[in-house]
Amino acid sequence: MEKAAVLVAGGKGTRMGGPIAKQYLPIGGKPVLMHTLEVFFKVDPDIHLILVLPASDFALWDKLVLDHQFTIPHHCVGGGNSRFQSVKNGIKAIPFHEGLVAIHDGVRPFVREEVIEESFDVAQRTGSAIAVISLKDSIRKLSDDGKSTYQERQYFRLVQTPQTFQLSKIRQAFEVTELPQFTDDATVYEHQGWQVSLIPGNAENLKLTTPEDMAYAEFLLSQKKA
Ligand SMILES: Nc1ccn([C@@H]2O[C@H](COP(=O)(O)OP(=O)(O)OP(=O)(O)O)[C@@H](O)[C@H]2O)c(=O)n1
Ligand SMILES: C[C@](O)(CO)[C@H](O)COP(=O)(O)O
Repeated sequence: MEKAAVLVAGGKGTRMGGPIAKQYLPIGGKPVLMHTLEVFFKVDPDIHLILVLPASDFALWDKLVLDHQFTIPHHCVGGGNSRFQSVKNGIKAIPFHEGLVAIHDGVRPFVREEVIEESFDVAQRTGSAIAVISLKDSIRKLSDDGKSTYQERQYFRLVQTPQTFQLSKIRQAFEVTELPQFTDDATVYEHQGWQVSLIPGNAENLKLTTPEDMAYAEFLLSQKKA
């Protein structure tokens, strides 16, 4: 079965701030995206890796690849104005029709290899596999009148990536008009009336979003190497 991974990194990193977008910031001296590409390559050196970047960053990325002597084969594709559009561009660039695709945020470099492997296994059997984790904190639901109510946290999950799919199904799913609820790929898939399969993600697989996440990322990397 052919496998692809679409790593989306077409965003601006507004919440992180700073002059360089978060996907290129170094952790352990190496850009975030290189760590993410390495995990997928370790899982399967034959995987077809698609990296979605703002087209205006291609030259920057080429320079980083040279500077870091980065040799993992990958194909760069221009992103869109939203994550949905970037994923769509990435999926279009996959050079085969039948197979599986893991869609993953480029800014989640701490995804575990076992999570990726399980996502491919489950997606092959069921059509989809969405990495999720349980909540550790209590949660409350806010209402417009300023009140809040207790919620039973066992009925909720935090959604991560990878979100892995049979390629023919996710290609069909992305042939729709973008809707506000499409914050991830699972929502696009289930818009077709198909149910998604959930798999356990890993707690360290955070989405690097705000400046304090970078210090935590350095810590996670040091733990990984120890
Ligand atoms: N037009 C976009 C927007 C987002 N992404 C990617 O989707 C992932 C999750 O998005 P998020 O963390 O929100 O990234 P940004 O949009 O870059 O961040 P911000 O919202 O703070 O600007 C990131 O890897 C981001 O690069 C993308 O490929 N194309
Ligand atoms: C896809 C995602 O990372 C799953 O948690 C998330 O939905 C992206 O949301 P963002 O607000 O665009 O970061």
